[in-house]
Amino acid sequence: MTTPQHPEDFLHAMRTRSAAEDGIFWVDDTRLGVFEPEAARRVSATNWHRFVMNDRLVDMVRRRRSPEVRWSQVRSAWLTQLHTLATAEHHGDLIDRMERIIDERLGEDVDLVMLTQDVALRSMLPVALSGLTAGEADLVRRDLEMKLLRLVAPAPGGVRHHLRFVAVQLRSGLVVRRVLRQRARGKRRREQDLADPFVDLLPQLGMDRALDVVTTVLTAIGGPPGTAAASLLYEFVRNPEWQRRLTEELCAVDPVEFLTAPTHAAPVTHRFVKEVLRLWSPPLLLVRHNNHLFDFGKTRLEPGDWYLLSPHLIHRDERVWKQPDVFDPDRFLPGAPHGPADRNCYVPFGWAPKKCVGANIGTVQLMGLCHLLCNRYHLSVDRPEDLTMALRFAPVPENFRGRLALRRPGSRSTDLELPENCP
Ligand code: HEM
Repeated sequence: MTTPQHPEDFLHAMRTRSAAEDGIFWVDDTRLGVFEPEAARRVSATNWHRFVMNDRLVDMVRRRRSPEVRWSQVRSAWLTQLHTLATAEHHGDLIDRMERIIDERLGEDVDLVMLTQDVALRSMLPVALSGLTAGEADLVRRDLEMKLLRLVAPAPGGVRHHLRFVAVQLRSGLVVRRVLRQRARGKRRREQDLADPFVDLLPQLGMDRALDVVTTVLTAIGGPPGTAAASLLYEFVRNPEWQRRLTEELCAVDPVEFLTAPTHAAPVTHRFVKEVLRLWSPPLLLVRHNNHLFDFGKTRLEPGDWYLLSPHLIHRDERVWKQPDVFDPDRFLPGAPHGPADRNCYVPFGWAPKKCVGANIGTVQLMGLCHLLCNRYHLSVDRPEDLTMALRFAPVPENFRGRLALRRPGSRSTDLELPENCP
C-alpha cells in the first residue's frame, strides 16, 4: 500500500472538490482521484483482473521468463490458511495475546495510539509469521514499527534515521528468508501461519518473490489494524452511551458463541466496529498504477497514469450517505434510512480482486478489543470531549493519553469467562 504524507486538512479540500465534480477529478497533474463508488469498483476490478507477479530479479537480469504466478493463487493460499485459523480456539488465542500485551502496561500513563498499535501488531504477528525466536520477532516488529512511524509521524526523520530504517528492513527480510528456507529444509517446524503455504511454492516462486508475498502480509498487519484499533478506542471513550450498550451486550454474551462467531453473537458490537471503520478507514488514500483505458466522459484515465482511491472519501460522501460525519452504528441496522446506499458505498477493506484478505480476522481482533474494554479493563482518558483526530496516512487521534486498570483487581486471564457482575 502506498500512501503519501499530507498536512492534516488535505482531505477537506478533496471532499469539497469530490462533491462538486461527482467524485472524479485530477487531484494534481499526475493523479486522477476516483472517488465515485461504482467507478472505483470498476477501475480496481479491471486493473487487477488476472494480475500476474513480476518475474524474479535473477530472471529479469538473464532476460528470461520466471514460472508464472498469478496473484489470485497467492490470495487463495492466504484465504485457505485464514479459513483454518477462523476457529474459536484461534480467536481465543488472539484475544489472549492482546490481553497479555495490555496487562504489561496496566496502571501506566500511556500514549494510547502507540499502545493500540503495539497490541494489534504483536497479537497479529503469529498469524502472519509464527515460530520466531524472541530476537527474530523483535527485528520484524521493529521494521514494521519504523515503517509505520514514517507514515504517522508529523515530521520525517533525518539521514541517520533513514539509514537505520534501511538496515532494520534488510535484517528483517533476512529473517523471513531464513524462516522460509529452514522450513523448506525441515530444519524448522512448519507453522499454521500466512507464510507457510509459500514454503511449498518456493520452487515456483523463488525466494525473492516469496519474500515479497510475506512482506505484503507483514506490512498489511503493521498499519491498518493498529490505527483502526486506536480509532475504536477514540470512539469508545467519546461515546458513553455506546460504551453502555456494548458492555450490556458483551457481559451477557455466551463466551463460546462469541469466540466462534463474534459478529453473530454480538451484533451491537459488530455495528460499532463497522461504524468506526466507516468513519475512520485506514489508509486514507491508496495510490495505484493504471493499465487500462477508462473513459469517464469528462476525462479519461490512460494506461500508465496514476489514480487515487479512498474508502474514507466514499464513506464521507453526502451523495451516498446521510449525515456521513455523524457517528451512529445503528445506520447498519437492516433497513436504516441512513445506511449504505449499496455495497459499493461501504469499502473499509478495499475492492475485489485486491480486497483485504484479513477483513474477517481484523474484525475479530477489533471485537475482541471491545470485549476486553468492557469486561476486563477500565480505560480512563482525561477530557475525552476535547480529543481530536489528525488525518495523516490514516486517522490518528491526537494527544490520546490514558490509563488502563483492571475492572476487578487481581483477576487473571479470563479466557472470556463471564464476570459475575457486569460493571
Ligand atoms: C481493521 C483492520 C484492517 C483494515 C481496515 C484493512 C484494510 C485493507 C485495505 C484498505 C487494503 C487494500 C485493498 C485494496 O487495495 O483494494 C488491504 C489489503 C490487504 N490486507 Fe488488510 N486491513 C486490515 C487488517 C488486515 C489483517 C489483520 C491482515 C492479515 C492477517 C490483512 C492483510 C491484507 C493483505 C495481505 C492485503 C493485500 C491484498 C492483496 O494485495 O491482494 N489486513 N487491507
